[in-house]
Amino acid sequence: MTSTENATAAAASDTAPAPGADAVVCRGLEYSFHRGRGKGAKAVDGVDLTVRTGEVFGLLGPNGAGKTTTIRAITTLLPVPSGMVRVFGHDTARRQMQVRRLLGYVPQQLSAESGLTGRENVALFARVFDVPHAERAARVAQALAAVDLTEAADRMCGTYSGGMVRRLELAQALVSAPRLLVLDEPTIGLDPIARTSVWECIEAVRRATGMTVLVTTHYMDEADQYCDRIGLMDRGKIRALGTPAELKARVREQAPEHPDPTLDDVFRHFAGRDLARGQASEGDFSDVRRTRRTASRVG
Ligand SMILES: Nc1ncnc2c1ncn2[C@@H]1O[C@H](COP(=O)(O)OP(=O)(O)OP(=O)(O)O)[C@@H](O)[C@H]1O
Repeated sequence: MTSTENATAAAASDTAPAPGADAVVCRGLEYSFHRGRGKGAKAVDGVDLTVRTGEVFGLLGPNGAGKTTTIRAITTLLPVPSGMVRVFGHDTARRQMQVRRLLGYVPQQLSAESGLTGRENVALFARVFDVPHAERAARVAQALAAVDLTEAADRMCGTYSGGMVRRLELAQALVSAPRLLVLDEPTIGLDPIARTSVWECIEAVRRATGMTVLVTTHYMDEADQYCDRIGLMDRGKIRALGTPAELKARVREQAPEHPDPTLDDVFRHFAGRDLARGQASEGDFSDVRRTRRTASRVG
């Protein structure tokens, strides 16, 4: 092997998932936002969870539950002051760059630029994520095709509907061929048809690539239909974890007054309160921007 081949092989093994490793492991994860001089309340309070390789895992909970803070720690965007997070066996505190190379992340905040075309937006991400120059055009076209935006690829993104913007953001995250796709409320504010089209894209990509998906949502029906396993989160803690069927079975056992529980009943049972539902409308680019403005405080 030449020294260049050695270096390339070393870099590849450096970012390769450890054999048999789970996609994400969090143990005792805590995070507090400082308020004034003192420490604020814990946004994340001792979270233990495992996302298995190849599954769609949903972190489900109401606004303020701590979902975004948890995934920002997993994606290395927040430090882990207490506890441990591993992504494919790599400790996020010590191997930040290796972890980042394995991830695609779609934040709640708008990440598409309205003054660029869809193709230009995805090409920008391909450059940022160091997709080799010779492969870039093909990989951008592939990512756009995966989210059904080939025809609209050369239109300004500012003319896209809300659902198309979300699918474009998926393409931006997919262009680097990540092993773990992390999506923060990917369907918030969309109508049911647009929500379904976003989920169909996620499903199709997962089937084609075997990639692991970690998604936050507060839509029970989506979690029930599309997630293999769910972590119910409330007030910084995971209140219950399992497949939708397992969680419902536990409620049936523990609360016989619910012989046929929905996930809403499951949440109420484990968290002791209702999960508020979000607003739904298809909207346009500026609606998406407005909907996600609440999340900008996290940035
Ligand atoms: N930058 C910040 N500064 C101070 N407090 C914050 C900040 N970001 C989040 N928080 C607080 O941390 C807690 C958890 O917020 P987080 O955004 O993780 O919840 P969430 O479940 O993702 O809800 P949402 O869907 O509304 O973002 C909330 O009480 C929130 O107000």
